[in-house]
Amino acid sequence: MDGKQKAPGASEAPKPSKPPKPPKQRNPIARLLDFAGGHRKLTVLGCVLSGVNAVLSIAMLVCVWFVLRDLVAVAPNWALATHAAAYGLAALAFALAGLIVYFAALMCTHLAAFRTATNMRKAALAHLSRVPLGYFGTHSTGELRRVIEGATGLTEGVLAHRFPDFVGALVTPVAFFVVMFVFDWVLGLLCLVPIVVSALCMMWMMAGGGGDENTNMMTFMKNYQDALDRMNKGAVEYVRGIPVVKVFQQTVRSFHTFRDAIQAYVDFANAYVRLCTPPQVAQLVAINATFAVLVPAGILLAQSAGDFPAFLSDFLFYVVFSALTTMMMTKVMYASQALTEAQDAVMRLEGILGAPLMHEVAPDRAKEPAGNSIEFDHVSFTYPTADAPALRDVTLSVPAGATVALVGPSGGGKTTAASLVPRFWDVGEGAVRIGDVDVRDIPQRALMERVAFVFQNERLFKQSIADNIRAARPGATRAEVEAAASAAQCDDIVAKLPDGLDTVVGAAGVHLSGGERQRVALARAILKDAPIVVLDEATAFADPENEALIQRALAHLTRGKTVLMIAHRLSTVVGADKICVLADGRLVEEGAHDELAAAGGVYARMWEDYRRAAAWRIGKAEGGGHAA
Ligand SMILES: Nc1ncnc2c1ncn2[C@@H]1O[C@H](COP(=O)(O)OP(=O)(O)OP(=O)(O)O)[C@@H](O)[C@H]1O
Repeated sequence: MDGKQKAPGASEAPKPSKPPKPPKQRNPIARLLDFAGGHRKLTVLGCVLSGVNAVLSIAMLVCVWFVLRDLVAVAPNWALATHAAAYGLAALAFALAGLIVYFAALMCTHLAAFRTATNMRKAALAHLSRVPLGYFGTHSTGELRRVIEGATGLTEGVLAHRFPDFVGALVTPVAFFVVMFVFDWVLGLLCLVPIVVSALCMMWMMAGGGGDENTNMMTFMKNYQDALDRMNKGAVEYVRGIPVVKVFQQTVRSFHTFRDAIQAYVDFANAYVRLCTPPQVAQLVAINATFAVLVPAGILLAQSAGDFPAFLSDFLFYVVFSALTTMMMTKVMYASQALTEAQDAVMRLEGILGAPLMHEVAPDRAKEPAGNSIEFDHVSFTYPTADAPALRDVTLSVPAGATVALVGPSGGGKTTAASLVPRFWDVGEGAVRIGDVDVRDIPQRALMERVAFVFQNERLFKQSIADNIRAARPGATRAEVEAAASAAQCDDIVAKLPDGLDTVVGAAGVHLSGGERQRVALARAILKDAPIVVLDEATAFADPENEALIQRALAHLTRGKTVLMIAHRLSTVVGADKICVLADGRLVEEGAHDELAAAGGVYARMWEDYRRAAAWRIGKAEGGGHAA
């Protein structure tokens, strides 16, 4: 048992796949567009069209200005303004064309955004379907859902709206300045000053005020999102723990993690405001200072202007339309923020996509188990998030058709050992074999068909009881489902429900107790009729009536099967073919009950404690509270 020899066959067994090497840091937009696939072109087209729309809008404004200039030049003899009508029509045509082009741009970006978000969801779900089942024990479904929904929701917003708006907002000032320089380069240059100052302020903001690597906006956003996540998790824990808080008359302050998470979030939010305020204020002041630059300059230039009415109409054009650039620069600022958020969302999604995959054997290397025995061969295992191994060099065997019980102190490694058989996790060292074949060499589907497992707190779907049972074998007939329910002692549950087996679990007023849920889960396992059963015997907390029913259901489920059972109460293991005692991740004893009870080791002490506890209960019942 203590020998440290290399497990036979372990060298051939493929190692679980390692997380992929972190890819070279790429532009977040490029990473987003990777998910767009063939629809990437639509995003590009949408952005180009948004840019075209910006140019058309400027052309329309220029035409409007031409109309005004013509009218001012001939005032009050309007009839002399011969070009005004043509410019007016041109303005209308540009406006219409702009509308159509913008509509087409949004169509393209929306189509691409929906497709990208769908592909992101698909990629995440496809990846999650291939990670080891144990991954879901350490990553709650709520957390995963939040990351996926958050990332895809943000992506939709960014690609459908912010991205084309960003391009349009960038093209507008550029086109505008071209026009301004063509008409009057001095005024054009003056309009450019606040824009350049504003752009510099924006760069200052993105660099986190100081440009330091640790305070740049991206790092800051990540830390901020982490703080938000911690606070959300703390809130969920708090809500879950409200009954305990109430019973023990505690306050929110007793939830240190939640309180600390809130404090950390507040600190980050304050730091965020402190970090962004100076550059943002400077940026807004600069962008709105166009008039402060233009008006004094206009007064100076007016004095040297030959044709004052012509100068005035030109000047008005610059004053009125430079406000448009201000608006566009503000849009650019908000769009950049959205891009930073999207980048963070993509990084979080990539966190899921980077989770190590469970290795699936290649079809040509797949092997068929020769029988239904289970063997642990020098197995060691450490949880991905833990430092110390949960199992150390464990070697044990369950012959085909035998029942082996895993017992031992809490935290000894029983659940971990059981979860390696259906490959919730893959071993770190050694091998788990079924019918002499490494479980990693058995195709996942074949393994799942061979092993049924029932763990504590089995979840039921919000479906009818019949469908919950049928989940084990979707092709099962109604009669087979009824027989499984009956064998799992579910008759009393079915009888009291309004629609019998067709009652939807979790629907209004339909709640099953823990023991009842476990019996439905057992019916599911009975229907599956797999030759190997791995189960967590969890009747410890059931009431006596439920316990008797569960024991009967278990007897039915395990008849003629190879059984690896985690036993919490020693009364259930007395009849097992073999008892394996796990303590601190090691197999410390194994043998039949009588042997171990007489050996004076860990099991003998546990058995003695168990007998004393049972006797105490009887004594208390009969003797008014005295230990027997
Ligand atoms: N998901 C996990 N991540 C990290 N460590 C874990 C995880 N699950 C269990 N462990 C650790 O692995 C060790 C073995 O735990 P395991 O649940 O297998 O013990 P157990 O014998 O089944 O305990 P119990 O009888 O209380 O259910 C413990 O130290 C536990 O803290």
